[in-house]
Formats: sequence, structure tokens, C-alpha cells
Amino acid sequence: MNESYKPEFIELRKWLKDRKFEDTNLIPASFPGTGRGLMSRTSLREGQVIISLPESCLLTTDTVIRSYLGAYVAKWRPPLSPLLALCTFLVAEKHAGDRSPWKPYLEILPKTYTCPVCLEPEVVSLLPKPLRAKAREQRIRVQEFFASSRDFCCSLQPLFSEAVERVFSYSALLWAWCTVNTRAVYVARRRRQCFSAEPDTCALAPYLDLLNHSPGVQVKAAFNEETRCYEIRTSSSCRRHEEVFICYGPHDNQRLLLEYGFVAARNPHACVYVSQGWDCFWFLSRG
Ligand SMILES: C[S@@+](CC[C@H](N)C(=O)[O-])C[C@H]1O[C@@H](n2cnc3c(N)ncnc32)[C@H](O)[C@@H]1O
Repeated sequence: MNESYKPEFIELRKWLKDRKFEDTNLIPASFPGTGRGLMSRTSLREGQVIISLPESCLLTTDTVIRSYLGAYVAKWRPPLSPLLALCTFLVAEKHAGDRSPWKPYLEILPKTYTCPVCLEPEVVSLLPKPLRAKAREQRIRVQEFFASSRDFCCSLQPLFSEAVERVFSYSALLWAWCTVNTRAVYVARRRRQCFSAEPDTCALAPYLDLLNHSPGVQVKAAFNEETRCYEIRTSSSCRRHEEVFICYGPHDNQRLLLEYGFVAARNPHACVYVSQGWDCFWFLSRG
């Protein structure tokens, strides 16, 4: 069902137009099975560029450095990770509400996520054992990420009238972490002294990040240095008024659930994980 009439999408389209995004063959819609995604307005040919998003629409660590957070990031030692810089910016902009220039984008982001780190422990306990172990590792990673943010977030107090512990709470940083993890595209950037050595490769790409995954399609997606746009070219054709998919990678369903919070039907990369030790012995000896 077409969703382009919804006020949040009308605002987002205006915002994108102001940033030189030229219209597109794609419109937001909701689909049975995959939920919100993008639908083709016309039929799409193999090899066609389906979306081309100008650099000015991308949210990257450059955006953070140019913002009011830039001076705080630049002087922080040891240098901040690029991921923490992005997440801090997302939380601060979300907190700014109507004052944020990113508001039209923030408004269409999910309020909650379904990655295992966001699930209640009773739900995680129902997952298969190998996935449970991965979910535990993910939770620890996010908890460590949160702990590593504390001192830097405290240094931002002069920017907020409210206590920073409330602004940069665990749930706010978890939301930002999931936003980056489930939606960012890959755009490599050179290392800068103000950031730690972790790869600086995540960019949030408003509107383009409404594209859902299908393991059965092939696309070429990259930042084009000549046009200065992030472009996606499809290798599959698509009929008018169908959902347009991209492929997030050759991921099995465990990886999709961990990283993106969903599983794909008819996934050719699906596989079964077998635990080492007695479970495995029991399974094999019965086989
Ligand atoms: C980049 S976003 C795509 C747009 C997203 N559906 C939305 O409404 O904002 C990635 C998220 O979309 C959902 N998603 C992507 N592909 C999917 C699929 N094939 N089936 C179900 N959900 C999917 C998952 O929640 C995933 O974390």
C-alpha cells in the first residue's frame, strides 16, 4: 500500500529536494511479509540506477565533525570511535526535536528494533543455542560500547540543559546503535586523527535506507566519486508497483536476525548451526 501521502514522507521528500535529491522511481509503501519498503513507480530495467542520493543527504562522521559536537570530538583523548561519534550525534539530534535539521529523517526511523540485543531475556532464551550465544556476545558488545561512551557524553554537559545521563541513556544509545547497525551503507573514508583506528565506513542514507533485503537480487551500490552521490544500480528488472529490493549480503538467517532483526523466507544461504559437545554427539549418534 502506497505510503507517500503520509505527512512524514511528504516532509522527508521536501527535505531531500532541498538537498538536491532528484526524484526517483521509488515511493514508500508497505508490503505484506516485508513491512515498510520502497515500491517502483515504473518498471525498472536491468542495469538502471534506481536511486542516487547526493552526498549532502548522507549522515557521516563528516556531518558530526561539522556540527556543534565537532569541537568536543576533536579534543577528546583517546580519540572516539567513528561509531560512537555517529551514535552520539543521532541521540543529540533526536533530543533536539523540532530544532534538529535532521528531523524529517529522524521522524521516519523506527522507534524500536528487533535485533536480539533489544529482545527480552525470556525471548532470547527461546532462540537456538548457537544463536543465544551470539546474542549474548552482541549484548556484551553493546554494553561495552555504552560504558565507553560515558566520559565523552559527560563532557557534552555544557550543550544540554538536561542531565547528560538522561539524554545519553542506555536505551537512547542502544536505539542509535541499532539504527546504524541495521541501516548504514558502506562508504569508506580516510582515517582522521580525531577518530580511533576503527574503520570509518558507515553512512546513514535517508530514504535509500527504506530498501528491504532479498537474497535473490543483485545490485551494485557505491559512492560515485564523480557524481558525489551514493548510487544503487540494479542487476535485476522489476515490474511497476512491485517492491524493489537490494541485497544486504550473502547472509544466512542467523546473521540476518543478529544484525538486522529479521529472517528471510526462501533464503538460499540458510544453514543449520550445530553445537559442539554433547548436543552434537547426541544428534549424530541418533542420526
Ligand atoms: C535498511 S532498513 C529497510 C527499511 C525498513 N523496512 C524500514 O521500514 O525502515 C532494514 C530493516 O528492514 C527490515 N527488513 C529488511 N528486509 C526485510 C525482509 N526481507 N523481510 C522483513 N524485514 C526486512 C528489517 O527490520 C531491517 O532491520
